Amino acid sequence: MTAAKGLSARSLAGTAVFALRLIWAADRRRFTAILVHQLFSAATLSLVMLFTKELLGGLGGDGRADLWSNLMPLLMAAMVLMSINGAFRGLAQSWQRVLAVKTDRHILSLVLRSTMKTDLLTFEDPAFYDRLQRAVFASRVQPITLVSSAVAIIQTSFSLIAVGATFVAMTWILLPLCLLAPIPLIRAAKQERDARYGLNETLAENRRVRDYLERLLTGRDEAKEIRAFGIGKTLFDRWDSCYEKEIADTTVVQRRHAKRKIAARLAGDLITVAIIGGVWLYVGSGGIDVPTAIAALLGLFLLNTRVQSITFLFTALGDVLLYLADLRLFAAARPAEAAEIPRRASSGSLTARGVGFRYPGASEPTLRGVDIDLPAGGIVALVGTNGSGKTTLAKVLAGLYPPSTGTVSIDGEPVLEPEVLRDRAAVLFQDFVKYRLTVTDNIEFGRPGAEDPARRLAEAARSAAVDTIAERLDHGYDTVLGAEFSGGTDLSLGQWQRLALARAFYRDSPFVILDEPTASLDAQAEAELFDKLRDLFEGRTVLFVSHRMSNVRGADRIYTLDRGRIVESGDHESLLAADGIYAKLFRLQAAGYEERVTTQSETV
Ligand SMILES: Nc1ncnc2c1ncn2[C@@H]1O[C@H](COP(=O)(O)OP(=O)(O)OP(=O)(O)O)[C@@H](O)[C@H]1O
Repeated sequence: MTAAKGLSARSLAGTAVFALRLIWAADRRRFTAILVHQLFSAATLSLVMLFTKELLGGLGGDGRADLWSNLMPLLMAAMVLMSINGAFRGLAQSWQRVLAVKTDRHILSLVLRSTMKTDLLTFEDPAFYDRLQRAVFASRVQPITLVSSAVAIIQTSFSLIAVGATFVAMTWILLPLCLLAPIPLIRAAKQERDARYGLNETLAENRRVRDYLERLLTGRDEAKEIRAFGIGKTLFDRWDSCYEKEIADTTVVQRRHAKRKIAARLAGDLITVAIIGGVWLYVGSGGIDVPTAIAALLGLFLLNTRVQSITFLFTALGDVLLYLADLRLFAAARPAEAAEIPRRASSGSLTARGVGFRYPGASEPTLRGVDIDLPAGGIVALVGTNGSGKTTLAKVLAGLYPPSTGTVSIDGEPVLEPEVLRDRAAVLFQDFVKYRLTVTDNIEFGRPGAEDPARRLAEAARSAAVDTIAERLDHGYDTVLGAEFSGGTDLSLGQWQRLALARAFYRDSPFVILDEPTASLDAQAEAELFDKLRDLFEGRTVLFVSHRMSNVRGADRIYTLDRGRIVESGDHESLLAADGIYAKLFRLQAAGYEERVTTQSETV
């Protein structure tokens, strides 16, 4: 769902209120101070008009005493207000800047909080990325414009009211005429706002590709492969053509708009000339006196310059409001904060019955009618060819994806809240995250806020053999693992994998799901881990995914997944005897090893 191009006046108004609330929530004190300052400015404007009228009236009349007695208090009041106004202007600018930063933080935290609450499945939806991108854009670029435009618009509104009230006090008949002049410019600004939003919508995908290419070209991890394959220029050319498209589309929209703006400007000026003519005639017919007419025209001039100066801000604010409408949708679409996780006895068995799963937008389900039993304290292996659905099933069992059909149960009790599964499971992903933070952070992220973190950290590090890695680092567990940060360093892929494993140990949960936990480990480390798996995870229920059949043979039970279905299960011996997919995969790998060993011994 997107904020429609032609956002209705009602929802635009709702978003404007939302915007003001955001600023208000960011910093009430400064916002109020800025409002008071704008009130002063508007009052000063009003007094200048009254002063002009009185001055002219006094000069034209015959009583100088009247001039003094009427003019002086007004002059003094105007001077006092102008002085206060001047003194506060500098302050108001600094308030405005601080307010912009605070609004920035407030809006971005809204986006981040909403994103944090978003379930993993939603991340598979491209429409979500579009929404997220627009919401992030709203939060990144817009707050400063939001604050300055809102302030300018409030200022103009106050001026309008002040000048309007002064008009009414002098001669009400000129008021509608005065309101007519800025209409063409405001209309043109609205058209530009819609055109720009439309343009941003069309270019969203193009920008995402461009951003991705920028990340590739500047990323540290990608730098080696880009150089090794020499694809820098290819990627750069693609990035450049994305920009070419953006420039071409922007030029078309801006050209069209420039013509509209010139026409609107001429129309506005024509109306102003007509108003001057009207006032002239009105004075001629004796409707108003000359001082009132001059003061009114001065007011018209003051108002016009303000309105003209804010039409560009109005366009910008229009943009902001449209993006904020996206932010509003994005923030509103998130589910409420997860409820307290009901505590139950730990450990136990984990079972899946008739579990099916389909990715959003996919034509075929990835999992179909999966039945799987992880007995309490047992070690279960999941095997299958690439793309058979192993990782997907692991994510369903870990409570990261809700099954489309079927149920997952703990100790025979169906789990209705995925948070329960997430809380009970420690998952080591195939593509685990390398946190470019300290060694301690990388391990303690396994369970933030856990009790006795020092003991847990030491045990987890020992179990995953990270202690020997940390000892060799300059700052031990406090070493930052990011060569791009000062004092930082990097680890080998296998060392990173051990660190991710330590994170799983640190979590200390009843269910452990390991997706290819040794893919980057050397043969010795891998053998050690699988030899000790039972001891290391004693009392835990373990599911591990592996392509290395030699690791799998020791599992209590092995399941073979094929195109989303469990096609066989049993222990190593029974599966070999069944002579199915498992037996075929096992013999293929075993033959590969025997052949290599034979060739090597012949060579020797
Ligand atoms: N986000 C996604 N959207 C649509 N389809 C997906 C998505 N992620 C995975 N798939 C599809 O689901 C199927 C199973 O993927 P999965 O990663 O679970 O396989 P796997 O058995 O773990 O494979 P591998 O052994 O290569 O790790 C694949 O056909 C894949 O294309």
